[in-house]
Amino acid sequence: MHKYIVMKFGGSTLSDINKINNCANKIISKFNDYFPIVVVSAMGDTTQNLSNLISKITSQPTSLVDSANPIMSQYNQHANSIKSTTIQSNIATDLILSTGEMVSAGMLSLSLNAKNYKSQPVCGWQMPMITNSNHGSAKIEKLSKNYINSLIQNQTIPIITGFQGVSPANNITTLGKEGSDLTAVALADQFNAHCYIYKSVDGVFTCDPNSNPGQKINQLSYDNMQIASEHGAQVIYHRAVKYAKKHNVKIFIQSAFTKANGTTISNSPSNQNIITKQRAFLTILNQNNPIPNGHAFISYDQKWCLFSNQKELQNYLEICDAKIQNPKHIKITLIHPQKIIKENFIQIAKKYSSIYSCMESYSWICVQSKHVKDLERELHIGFI
Ligand SMILES: Nc1ncnc2c1ncn2[C@@H]1O[C@H](COP(=O)(O)OP(=O)(O)O)[C@@H](O)[C@H]1O
Ligand SMILES: N[C@@H](CC(=O)OP(=O)(O)O)C(=O)O
Repeated sequence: MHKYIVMKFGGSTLSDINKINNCANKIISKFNDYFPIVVVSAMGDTTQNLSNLISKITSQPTSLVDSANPIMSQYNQHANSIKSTTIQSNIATDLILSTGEMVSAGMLSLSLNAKNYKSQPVCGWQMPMITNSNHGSAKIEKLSKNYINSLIQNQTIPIITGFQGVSPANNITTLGKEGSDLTAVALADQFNAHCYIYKSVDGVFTCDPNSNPGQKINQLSYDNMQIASEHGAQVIYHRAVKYAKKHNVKIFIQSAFTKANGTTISNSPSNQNIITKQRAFLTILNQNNPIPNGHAFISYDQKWCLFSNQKELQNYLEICDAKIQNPKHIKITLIHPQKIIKENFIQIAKKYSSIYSCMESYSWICVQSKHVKDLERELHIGFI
């Protein structure tokens, strides 16, 4: 039986006062069984807004870029130029970016105190969580338990700012976009606890549930989750999964708002794949789904076609006399002479989305503009 539970609340679960009170109730609901050690992210879009503010004063990119991600950074022109920013700008940037978590830690503490549960906000530097000086994607070097233990002994629930550490030079560092997950996993490791990550979604799905209907995955291996995170699934920070695997920390991804069981991430093998938006995404074409310029669409059950911009697609739809089958799905019969069989479609989908599953439910993939040329070539050379 574990004595502690680490509970991490993401930005979308803390975006207003009602939601903050809801998180406080969630913490209280665990209190009889475990002592909660809580990690918070910044309220709503706060970190992104801070990042936008920073970019108004400096032409250098801010450190809210996943430069620690080996895959995504290839696609991010900003990631490389970070190296050229001065150390002073990086220190200032991390100080600004880290403030969002302090507000939510304070607010959630106030909410618990108002409900007669003793609670106190704790900053990364207060624990302290010592990191290296790699501002923007700092690596945790040492996490001291003493300060948290002293609060626990006093029956005070610690609400710890995620994402935030302190360098040996005594400057605030940040752990990278979505870095609060890493704070939570590192604390779970230190306190021999399971790590609960609360989100606005019911768990990890076979594809982004806010873009396409997919199935919730009950059980995922660290490896499967890490691949999906590295390829752009936003559910959990890839470095948090790597850390959890190394230290054997069990992660539960659950909704902060429903009682759904969620997804367990552990070392049990799984072969479940997740579609991410790295190179391609599955799409249902409808009026609410704006189509970015230069994307290509292919369909296995019909024919394939490339459009260089949305207007071109719309013109095409008109020519095809697209019929709305139901409000969410426009069925299009393409008149393009080329046809692609399902097996080839799946092969391409696998290649372009890197990770693939539940293809049965979709008939379209959308390929990002920078990969359209490759796709076009392959459609001609490889399959047709
Ligand atoms: N495969 C996936 N499963 C679940 N959510 C996903 C997936 N891919 C992308 N997402 C997106 O990840 C987001 C993560 O949840 P959210 O609660 O918004 O994060 P945060 O922790 O920042 O508050 C959701 O908005 C969801 O649309
Ligand atoms: N607030 C930081 C850290 C973080 O982890 O956020 P979230 O848990 O909301 O993904 C960010 O936006 O990157």
